[in-house]
Amino acid sequence: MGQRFSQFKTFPERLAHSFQTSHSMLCVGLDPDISRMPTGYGTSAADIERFCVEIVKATAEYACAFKPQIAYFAANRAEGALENIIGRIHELAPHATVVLDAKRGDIGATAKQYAIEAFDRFQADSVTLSPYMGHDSVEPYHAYPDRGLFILCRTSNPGGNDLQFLVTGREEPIYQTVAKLATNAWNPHQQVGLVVGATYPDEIRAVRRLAGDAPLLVPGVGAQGGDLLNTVKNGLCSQGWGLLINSSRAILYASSGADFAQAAAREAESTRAAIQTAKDQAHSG
Ligand SMILES: O=C(O)c1cc(=O)[nH]c(=O)n1[C@@H]1O[C@H](COP(=O)(O)O)[C@@H](O)[C@H]1O
Repeated sequence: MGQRFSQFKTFPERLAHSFQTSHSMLCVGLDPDISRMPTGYGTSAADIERFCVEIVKATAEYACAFKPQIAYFAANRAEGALENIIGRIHELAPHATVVLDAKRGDIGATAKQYAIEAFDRFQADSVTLSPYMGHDSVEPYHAYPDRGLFILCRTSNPGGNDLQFLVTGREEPIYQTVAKLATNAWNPHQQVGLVVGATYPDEIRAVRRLAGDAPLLVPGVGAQGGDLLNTVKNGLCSQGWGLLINSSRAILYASSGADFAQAAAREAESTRAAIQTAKDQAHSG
């Protein structure tokens, strides 16, 4: 981010710029799986970088955000490629918010290092975090008040039920306690958003009620079969935005042939259009 968004002092301002410039709530996920590289690409860090940059070029005009998932890079000794890719996103899609999907969470001293990793090393605009270790595991990120923190709340996977639905002493499921704590007590700079899966649109409604206009990162459309229409209906903020709707595999692997970038562009364009249609329906109904 650095110079790039220096006119914006807060994360909500930066995100509003991404939404308004792109006219999109689509977040393109960068999850480069080396077993699914397209024709003409090997599995080296250089190949991963080249593949992701082609996807960024092809989809930039349809996306408000890009979300690289760090495990796909670290597993293949490609963190350097990830740094380069984020640098290229800043050049090729200067409007786009970069979400580093790292799902970090640790004691304060270690969290401080994770914050340096996300924001100084990788120059991400925002990062995903686990709430499990509580307020002091989030505090070190407040040293970067203009960056976003997306805290796992109601995740898209079936196992999310194991813990997130347990009823707390406040007589509500844990995910609702997370939504309240994260967007209030853990949020002195209004930089906190929540992760809520498109596979659970009823919970998106509940979270939106509890979280005011906080941005929601919503994975689970596309490959996980989430419900786009109800996600949008239930999740829009009072400004009519507020959702980063992520799709990774459905876009990245729309084709495994030499036309993968064109196929990715078509998939991104149609996902953005489907989001817009859902938004229009939400406003009319
Ligand atoms: O934090 C996330 O991004 C995340 C949270 C969640 O609840 N579910 C979820 O799928 N994700 C991530 O979102 C992406 C979903 O990828 P696709 O299912 O291929 O669109 C992956 O990078 C997941 O790690």
